[in-house]
Amino acid sequence: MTSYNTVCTNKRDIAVTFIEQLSAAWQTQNSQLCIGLDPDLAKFPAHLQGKPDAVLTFSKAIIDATADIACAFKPQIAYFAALRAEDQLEDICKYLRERYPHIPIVLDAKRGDIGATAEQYAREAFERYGADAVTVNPYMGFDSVQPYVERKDKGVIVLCRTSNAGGSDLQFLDVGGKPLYQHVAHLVADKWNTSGQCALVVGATFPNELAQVRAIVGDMPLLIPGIGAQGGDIKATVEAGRTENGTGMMINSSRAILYAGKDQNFAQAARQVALDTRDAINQHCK
Ligand SMILES: O=C(O)c1cc(=O)[nH]c(=O)n1[C@@H]1O[C@H](COP(=O)(O)O)[C@@H](O)[C@H]1O
Repeated sequence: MTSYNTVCTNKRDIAVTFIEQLSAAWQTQNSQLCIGLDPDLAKFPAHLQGKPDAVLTFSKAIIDATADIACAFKPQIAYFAALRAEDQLEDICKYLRERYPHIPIVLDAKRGDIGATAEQYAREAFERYGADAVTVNPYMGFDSVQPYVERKDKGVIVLCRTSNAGGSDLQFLDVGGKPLYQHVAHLVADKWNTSGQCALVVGATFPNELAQVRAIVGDMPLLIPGIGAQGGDIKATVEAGRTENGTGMMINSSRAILYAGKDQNFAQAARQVALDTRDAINQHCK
């Protein structure tokens, strides 16, 4: 297939931490679009169906077609685990690290467990897969997040106000006069972020809450899923989520990009949707 990218020869050690890497990617890629890698065999084009390495082939094609317009790639671990394709996820992460070292890998795992177990999950994310950042669930408190923040070079992206409707069941509960999601935002910004490596997940489906979180956390990066297949409005999302200098966001889209095309040209179709999405985001950043 067509390669849309020149291979970056700069090594990751130029940008040492996840936050530095992300900030550099916002500039060099001119993008705040995070592309989610959520492989679903049923949605793959026919010519890849039944192939043993279909997940790897599909993912590499999407990556090569979009790597010049993405600020991050976010593989969702459940999609790989359900297919017994963790080895292909390892290969995808290796491919990203070697070929596109300037683009951060966000492993979407939403882990949360007691400290000793969290240590193993952290090793899985950072050593097995070589991720630059991982999504974590704050529900079990700081000791469950500590093994991740101990890796000061890595990003720790804490669920705050998730994009799903059911998120309101807990995240809107009143905690000392404010909703729980705002409490989480304060907790992370004021206490957990001692090494400046934290970020928060806030859904694009809730721009009002997104604006509230931005007001609480200043320039902290936000991972913002919910545009594309979930219907979040890009203009409202960007206006609510951008920092004063117009950055600060990893706005994620997965299915709308991955499955834009259904035939041999699926990667080109994905690129076109990704380009349109990146441009729509940029249009409202200033
Ligand atoms: O942490 C996430 O990435 C996440 C948080 C959230 O609140 N909502 C949400 O949709 N996600 C993830 O973002 C991706 C959204 O996929 P699409 O709806 O296909 O764009 C999926 O991998 C979700 O698991």
